[in-house]
Amino acid sequence: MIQNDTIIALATPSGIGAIAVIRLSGEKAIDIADQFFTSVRKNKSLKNQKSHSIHLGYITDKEHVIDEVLVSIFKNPNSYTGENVVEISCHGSTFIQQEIIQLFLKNGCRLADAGEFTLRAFLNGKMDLSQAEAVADVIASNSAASHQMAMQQMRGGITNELKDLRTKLLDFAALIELELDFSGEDVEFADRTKFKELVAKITLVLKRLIDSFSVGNALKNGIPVAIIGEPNVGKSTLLNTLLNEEKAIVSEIAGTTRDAIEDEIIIDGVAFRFIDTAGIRETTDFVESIGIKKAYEKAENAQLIISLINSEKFKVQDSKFKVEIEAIKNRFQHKKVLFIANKIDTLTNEEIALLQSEIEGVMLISAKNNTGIEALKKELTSLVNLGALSNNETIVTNSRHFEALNNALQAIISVQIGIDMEISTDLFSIDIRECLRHLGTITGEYDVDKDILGHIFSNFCIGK
Ligand SMILES: Nc1nc2c(c(=O)[nH]1)N(C=O)[C@@H](CNc1ccc(C(=O)N[C@@H](CCC(=O)O)C(=O)O)cc1)CN2
Ligand SMILES: Nc1nc2c(ncn2[C@@H]2O[C@H](COP(=O)(O)OP(=O)(O)OP(=O)(O)O)[C@@H](O)[C@H]2O)c(=O)[nH]1
Ligand SMILES: [Mg+2]
Repeated sequence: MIQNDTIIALATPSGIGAIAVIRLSGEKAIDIADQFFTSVRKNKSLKNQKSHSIHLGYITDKEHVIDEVLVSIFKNPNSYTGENVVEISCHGSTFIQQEIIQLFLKNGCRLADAGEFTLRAFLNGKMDLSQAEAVADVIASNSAASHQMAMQQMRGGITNELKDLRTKLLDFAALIELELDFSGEDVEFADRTKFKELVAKITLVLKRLIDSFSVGNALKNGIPVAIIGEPNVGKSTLLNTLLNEEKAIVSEIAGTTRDAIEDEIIIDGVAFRFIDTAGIRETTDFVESIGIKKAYEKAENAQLIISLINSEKFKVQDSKFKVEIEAIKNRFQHKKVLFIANKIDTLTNEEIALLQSEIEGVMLISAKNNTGIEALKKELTSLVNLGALSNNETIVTNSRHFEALNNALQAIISVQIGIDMEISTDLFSIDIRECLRHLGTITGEYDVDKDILGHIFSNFCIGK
């Protein structure tokens, strides 16, 4: 499926660099490049060079030398896109980059769309759709965790996981459909016991992959951690200390933070997104009350909650604290809530001991003095379930894959029900086909209409 137009784009970031790489792909890529390339070796043309070879020379436009460059040649089908590919490494001046690109645009190339090189790699069978999608994730990865998951997927993660099971299911589908041709003769080509085993195995694998999505999605986008508490407990101070940046306004005035403020940091290879919220209290201020409502929403949507307690106000006799802690526990029953006492620098050792005995498992920090912050970070990473990650299991991070897996699971469950109820074969053979079709959408073997492809690749950067 070689496209006949030749596309060009800058592969390196736009701007000045030591070297910039301009990439061409298409049937005529080598021919076009050759017209404007003069080798340092006499009479050397790019056309009859070996694939994966590099050549030093000049890019010239009618006697005018634009730059001294290195040109790499990749020959169809042995290239990233599977087409003829030329990479020009020029000096990284934006002027030179533009001159070279313009020269080729005037001479038979067209500017590549976002993701078009990778789209071509997919269309030419160099990778399946889920691997092509992972290329964008690899480029976007900003933590060890998101990088590991993206690399896993780019190297065929889900596809490999399901390949064997899909082939077996396909074999059964064929046998079962063959039985339909002999209906009335009561033959069974497909061994029912083995078939049941396969269906159970597929169900298990699909469930595991589906379950991995909540972790995968959080690790990819940063695990949301909401910081909540009454006004003035030091929520914004804690955010700033964690980020190591004066991101949020801090003041001794209660009710300083109105809108939620968030940013991401990487702790131990995992991205966490901390969300500072408005202090929670009874208020008649309209804007503040909106902020408080938002604080609850943020906590509701977060994966972890840091509930800050003001040590300054702590009086052991005061049962208010315990009531508040119970209220928060009740409100967020299904969330992991960390109760953390801030401003411990204002307490005596005796008061600290009392605080610890009164509030079970409380962590102690001073956001202002950076005390207890390392322990807090450790606690946060320990709360994230990294089991799948450390076992190098496939983790689903892409919502399109997640949806396809869910659909496949529904179909295989129907197959299971069909077998158990001994319904007629023709009915569950439809469900088998459904399951195969949904799995096929992940790799792009089925249902890859232009709209879906356009949507997927438009999220890429130009030049990829
Ligand atoms: N300069 C450069 N660096 C790059 C890329 C690129 O396209 N150009 N890549 C782009 O993302 C990544 C590397 N991926 C690549 C994958 C396949 C082939 C390739 O030429 N494949 C051939 C030949 C393999 C072989 O040597 O046998 C093939 O698959 O047939 C090149 C790059 C990252 N670094
Ligand atoms: N002594 C002490 N003071 C602190 C500590 N952390 C914060 N503060 C002070 O407490 C006051 C309130 O801090 P903020 O971070 O603005 O509190 P907040 O929870 O964001 O308050 P609102 O935005 O109003 O809800 C400021 O004067 C901070 O300097 C701490 O660990 N020790
Ligand atoms: Mg604040």
